[in-house]
Amino acid sequence: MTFKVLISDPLSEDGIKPLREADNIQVDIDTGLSPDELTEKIGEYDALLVRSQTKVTRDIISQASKLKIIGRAGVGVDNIDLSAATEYGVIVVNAPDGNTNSAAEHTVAMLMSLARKIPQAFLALKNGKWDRKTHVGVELKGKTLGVVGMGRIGAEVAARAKGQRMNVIAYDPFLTKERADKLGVDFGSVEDVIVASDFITVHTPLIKETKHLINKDAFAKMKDGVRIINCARGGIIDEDALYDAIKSGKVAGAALDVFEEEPATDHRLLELPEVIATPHLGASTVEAQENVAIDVSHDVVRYLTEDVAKNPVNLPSVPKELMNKIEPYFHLSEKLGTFLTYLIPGVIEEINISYSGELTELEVAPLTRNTIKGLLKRHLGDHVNDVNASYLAEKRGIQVNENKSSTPRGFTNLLKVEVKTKEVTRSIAGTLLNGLGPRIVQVDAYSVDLVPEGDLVVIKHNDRPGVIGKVGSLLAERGINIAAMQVGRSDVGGEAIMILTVDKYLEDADVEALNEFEEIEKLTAMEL
Ligand SMILES: NC(=O)C1=CN([C@@H]2O[C@H](COP(=O)(O)OP(=O)(O)OC[C@H]3O[C@@H](n4cnc5c(N)ncnc54)[C@H](O)[C@@H]3O)[C@@H](O)[C@H]2O)C=CC1
Ligand SMILES: O=C(O)C(=O)COP(=O)(O)O
Repeated sequence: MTFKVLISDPLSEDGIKPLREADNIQVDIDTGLSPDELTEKIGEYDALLVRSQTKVTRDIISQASKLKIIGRAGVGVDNIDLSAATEYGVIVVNAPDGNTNSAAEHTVAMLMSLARKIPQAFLALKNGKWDRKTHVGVELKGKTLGVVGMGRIGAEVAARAKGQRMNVIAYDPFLTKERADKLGVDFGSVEDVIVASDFITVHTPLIKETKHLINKDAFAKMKDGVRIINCARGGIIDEDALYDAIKSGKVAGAALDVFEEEPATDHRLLELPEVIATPHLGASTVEAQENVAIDVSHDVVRYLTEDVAKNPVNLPSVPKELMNKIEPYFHLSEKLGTFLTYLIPGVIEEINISYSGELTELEVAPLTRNTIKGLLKRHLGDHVNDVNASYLAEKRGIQVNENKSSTPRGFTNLLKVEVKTKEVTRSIAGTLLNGLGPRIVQVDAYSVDLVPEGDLVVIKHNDRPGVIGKVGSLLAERGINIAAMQVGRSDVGGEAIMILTVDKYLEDADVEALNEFEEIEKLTAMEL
């Protein structure tokens, strides 16, 4: 099978080597597509690779019937509709580390250019003006830099600012005193940072909480003559409020690499002499572009061929060490879910998944997602996957509970799944037998020993002599071979269960014929 990958923004050719070198991947590069053109084209592709230009909207994702993965060769994913991607089961991966250094260096370049008015002076000189009066700057030494967002880039900028003998004060909801001390910076609330700083630089993602984080009220609290730098995302700073604050003289200057609407060629902020700007160049270095393209290409290859990704954005990442430990349980967890779908009539209201034994020591969320996938896939179709399984369950109002409990005797690990509908509660449990693989060991109250594979027939019947023989003979008459059989009963002569592994899926006529036996209460044919 060949996977088709579309690259719709300019990516480093050296960086996409992992894609070019993969045997089963065809790479198409088509940059500058209009939204309509991309919508029309996307249906053919298994993967889409973008930077910040391509807006991957819900409309585009909804037309992407084959799409499995969107790779963002960079950090910010605000150009991708993550909810839509999750809903449609499309994983989004980014390259969080590859451009940190370049973005930090660009921020420092902007900070220094802003302080010394280098772009303005250069422009004047280009226009033949040797003007040494207008372009008097300020020193950085001894000034305070406020950093809002001390993640990867914020921390790198802070370290470089200290090299310029600046004092640094930072705010980040995850910045602890210990970390601040280690980085040699002061820390406080956003307000503390805003009030204390001569220069303010923002390094947060653009999310609901950070939209217009630096607004009219914030500018009012700042020092007179403050200078602002935004090399993160347009929209973190309210551009209208910034314009007014520059016009009023409150803000002495601003250095902007990003804008609320890009490209921003015709922006009123660009008319102000106090504003210097670059066209979103923070990550535009040879090194950063190669790094991010390599990282994201590797993840696309990995996901398309092995179903694992290192940097997922809309799915918690599973460390390799944990993956190695839980991987053997994947087959079991999905099959337990699928098995139960055959046993329950009606609408699932609650799923209880309990883990015992060795499993209690592991992070089991990936197995829970996989079990839910098994429970939903038979009815909702193949688009159900690990990315959207929990979302789809939640959307259907299904309550999912996960717990860890002590292991029943005889098992070193046990995974039990109980499903409740308005009418019934059914349960099933499975284990991983050392060297023998997955086994279903319990169906409701009955103990069994069953390989969760192939065509099965589950028969609830009354425990009377001859039933097993009658079923066996009827199937033999119809040319259906029984490969394995399990029987269990509550008590002698009471309710009993028979599970057959057969070589061929039972047709409706076979099921009807078996149902003629009065001892049979319920018969379910299933395909695992
Ligand atoms: N101009 C450019 O070309 C580039 C821009 N960027 C942008 O830079 C930004 C930061 O990137 P990284 O440092 O790699 O991300 P990161 O995830 O390492 O850091 C972001 C930090 O912001 C913090 N944060 C979240 N909400 C906050 C709030 N309300 N107030 C204060 N802090 C908050 C987070 O806790 C986190 O520590 C992103 O928006 C990214 O898109 C990144 C690379 C290049
Ligand atoms: O990585 C990021 O968040 C960036 O903003 C870089 O954007 P770009 O890939 O250069 O369009």
